[in-house]
This record gives sequence, C-alpha cells and structure tokens, in this order.
Amino acid sequence: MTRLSLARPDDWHLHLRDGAMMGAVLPHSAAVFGRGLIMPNLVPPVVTAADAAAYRDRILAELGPGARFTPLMTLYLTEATDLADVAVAAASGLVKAVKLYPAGATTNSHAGVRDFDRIAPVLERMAELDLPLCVHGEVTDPAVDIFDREAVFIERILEPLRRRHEGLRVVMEHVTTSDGVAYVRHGGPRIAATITAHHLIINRNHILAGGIRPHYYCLPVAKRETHRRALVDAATSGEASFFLGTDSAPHADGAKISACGCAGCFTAPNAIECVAAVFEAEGRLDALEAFISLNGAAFYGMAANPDRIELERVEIAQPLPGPVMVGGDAVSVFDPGFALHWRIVNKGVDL
Ligand SMILES: NC(=O)N[C@@H](CC(=O)O)C(=O)O
Ligand SMILES: [Zn+2]
Ligand SMILES: [Zn+2]
Repeated sequence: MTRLSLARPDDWHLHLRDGAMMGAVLPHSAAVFGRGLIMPNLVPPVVTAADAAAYRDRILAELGPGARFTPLMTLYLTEATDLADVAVAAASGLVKAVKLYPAGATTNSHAGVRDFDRIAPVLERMAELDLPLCVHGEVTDPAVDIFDREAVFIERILEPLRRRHEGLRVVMEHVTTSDGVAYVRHGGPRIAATITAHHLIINRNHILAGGIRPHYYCLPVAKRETHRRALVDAATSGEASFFLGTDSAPHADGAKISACGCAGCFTAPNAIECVAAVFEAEGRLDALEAFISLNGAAFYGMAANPDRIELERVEIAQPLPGPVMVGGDAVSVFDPGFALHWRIVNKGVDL
C-alpha cells in the first residue's frame, strides 16, 4: 500500500502554549489535524469558562481566516473550580473536557488537585453534564517509583474515583503502561485512553542507555519495552477506546538540555508520519484511520472530519523536520530514531 486516503485526523491531547511559542508551533498542528483538544496548563492555567474563551480567541487570531483547524478547549481543574462556571463552559460548546492534574505531577501542575475529595462535587456535575474528565494519571507520592506512578494512580485514585462517579466519562491521557491499557480495555464504554506517537516508539532505554537523551524525557516517562508493546497492540487493535493524543509539548531546547530538564516531546510536525510507520511495521495500516481519525471523535460525540488527508509511502527517507524557532530559541522536533518513509500529500494549510 503506497497511498492512503484517510479522514482528516484529530489530536486529542495538544499543548499549544501561548504567545510567540504558540505562533511558532500552531501551524504544524493546523496543517494536518482537523481539531485539537487544547491542554490548559498555561501559566497561569486556563481555569474558568472565560479563560478558555479568551485562550480560544488568541488561538483563532493566530490561525487567521481560512484555517480549518478547530481548537477544542479544556478547563484546568482546581480544588476551587466553580460548579456553575463548569456548567457555563459546557453549555458554551467551546469547552469539551476538564483536565485533572494531580498537583506536582507534570509541567505547570502546581495549581492541580491535592485532595481528591474536594473535587467530588465538580465531578458529580460533570457526570450530569456528560462533560468528560481527562486525567494525567500519575500519583505524586515521592515514595512511589516514577516508573510505577501510572499503575499506582489507577489503583489509588482512578478506580475509587470512577466507582464514586459511575456516570462520569474519563480519558486516561497519554497512557504508558500495560496496566493502563488493561484498565481501559476492561473498563466499559465510559473510559478511553489517548496514546502518543512517542510512547509507541520509545521505551526507557531510549532515554537512558548510551547517554541521557533529554528530548525523550516526557511525563509519564516512557516505560520498559513490554509496556511499549502493549501500547502498540492497543493502538493498532482498532478498539474504539484507544485514540491518538500526541501530547506534543514544546519546550525550548535550552530548557530541555539542562541540569533539570523539562518534560515533553514536540511531535506536532511529524506525529502522523511516526504513527503511520508504527502501524506499517505491525501490518496494521488498515487500523490507522480508526486510531487517528475516528475513535476519538466518536468518544467525544462528534462526527469524523468530513475532509481527508492523503499519506504517501515514499522510497526516499524523509528528513527529520528542522527545529521550530521561537525568537532565538530552537524547539527540536521528536526524532523517532529511524527513517520515516511516509509523507502527507495534501495538508490543510501551507507551512
Ligand atoms: N507530557 C509532558 O511531558 N509535558 C507536558 C505536560 C503533560 O502532558 O503532562 C507539558 O506541558 O510540557
Ligand atoms: Zn500529562
Ligand atoms: Zn500533555
């Protein structure tokens, strides 16, 4: 198969940042994806319906007229989140999910949740509104090994939370373990998971063996190979509960190549090409459209994008996209570590 025509994909987990960084990275997502679920971990975070509307306006202004990319907004859940405001956000139609960051779990999560009992009323309201909860599923207990934090989160936080709020729909964001895959697979129709391009490709050896590679450090951190295999099997299975959320998370190279480097992989410019390579290697290109274009939309109760993209397999290895420049800073693009032979023929906008 050398050419694929697919419904335009969506990115169900995307960090666009703000200001100059947003200006630099947004065109890469808008060129390929029809919609992106925009993460709210700005500084300060996107907490209220008004914050989300203002952020959306800044994104639309940056996109300019004629763009066909639609930003779908999220709210950053805090212990002080106002129930009525969440209802307003849901009713506006602009906000499609609420994001739960355990305080301290990841980049810009200090305003997140410490005491999970305190968010019970909001979760109750969200279940009534059928507004999904997206979770960064890691515990922050320093006694828990960082490679175990997702599995422990499921047991200590997620399962009790879902028992308490049975009507709530939940997305385990950027799932990284076989535990997470199994939990979602057997969790019924109200739970789903996003899987990133990079977690389909790297395991923890890629980060640490033969020298430390800060550009492969993201959270949740990539796990051992058996877990990566579980993610590949889930993504390529075609099962409705697994779909692409790139978690494209740009940081300037200087912030990553540092004594205390930031977590995040910047994959917006080549995520689809990377995912296509993974599906091809598995002999599952037939399941690619479900993963990148259909399953996520269905979970969020939306139709698939009406327009299409074409992916072409080319003999010549495609060069790794160069870094995106933000002022004087470079933001390096995720390097899958192997040659990419897939190319998107008709993107939505020119870069
Ligand atoms: N994934 C990451 O490693 N980083 C994300 C935050 C997140 O999604 O956890 C970021 O905002 O940089
Ligand atoms: Zn996260
Ligand atoms: Zn993220």
